[in-house]
Amino acid sequence: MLAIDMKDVWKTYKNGIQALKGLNLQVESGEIFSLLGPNGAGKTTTVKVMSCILKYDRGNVKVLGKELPDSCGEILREVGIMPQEFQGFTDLTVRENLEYFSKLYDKEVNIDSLIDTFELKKYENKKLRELSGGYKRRVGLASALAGDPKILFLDEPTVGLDPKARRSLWDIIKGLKEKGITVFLTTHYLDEAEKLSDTVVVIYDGRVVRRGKPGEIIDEFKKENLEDAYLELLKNLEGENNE
Ligand SMILES: Nc1ncnc2c1ncn2[C@@H]1O[C@H](COP(=O)(O)OP(=O)(O)OP(=O)(O)O)[C@@H](O)[C@H]1O
Repeated sequence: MLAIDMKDVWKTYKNGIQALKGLNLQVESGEIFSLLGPNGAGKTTTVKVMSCILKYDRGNVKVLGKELPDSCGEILREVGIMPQEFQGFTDLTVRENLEYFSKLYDKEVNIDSLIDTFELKKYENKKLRELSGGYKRRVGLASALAGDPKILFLDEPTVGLDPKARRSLWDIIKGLKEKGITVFLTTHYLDEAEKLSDTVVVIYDGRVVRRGKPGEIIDEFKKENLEDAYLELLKNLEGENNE
């Protein structure tokens, strides 16, 4: 079953910039999916459209089988979003933040189990502003899960984390997949996309230019890793654009 199905989606901002130009994108339920592309390719716009934050002009978007924007009310209860700059409520404790987010969704979520999963026990009564960046990220991810979502959107989840914190967040993300949650990542870290993703899509100038398993894209460009394959793909596209 498809968790997300976008067909021929177009979006032009008020300033005239065409951010999406007939985007087609399918995400299978229960997979870890990474959306890649250079700055300005349209990744954030895509995520905003599929998470009901932004209206699109043309095309068709279905999330969990329901058409947007008509089903946005319903869909918003089924998705969790961790924005790049998660702040939370800095004067509330970790536990209070999680309680607040779970109440927002009006779902019965076991806060203790979230605190355990994210190894936050030591910090549960500390105010968010007292935490390091890495632990704030953990709270961000835990907050996005406080509504027991079927789909989780993670925008650059590991920016600024030390290598150990990154790895531990990767393990948490893999654990979410095992629980059946569809994880949609945007990242500029190609090693992260390579290690975590079942499917990778590259967008460029508002359109999908590659889709596949990380290994398939690496093989296509006869490279050792996804980053080298991705850079080769971009080089080819930039060459085509300059012709
Ligand atoms: N609110 C906005 N108003 C006008 N133009 C916008 C707006 N948001 C994005 N754009 C433009 O739309 C295009 C796509 O932007 P978007 O933020 O979706 O790209 P991105 O792939 O997420 O980039 P990055 O990797 O830098 O975050 C860019 O040309 C950007 O300047």
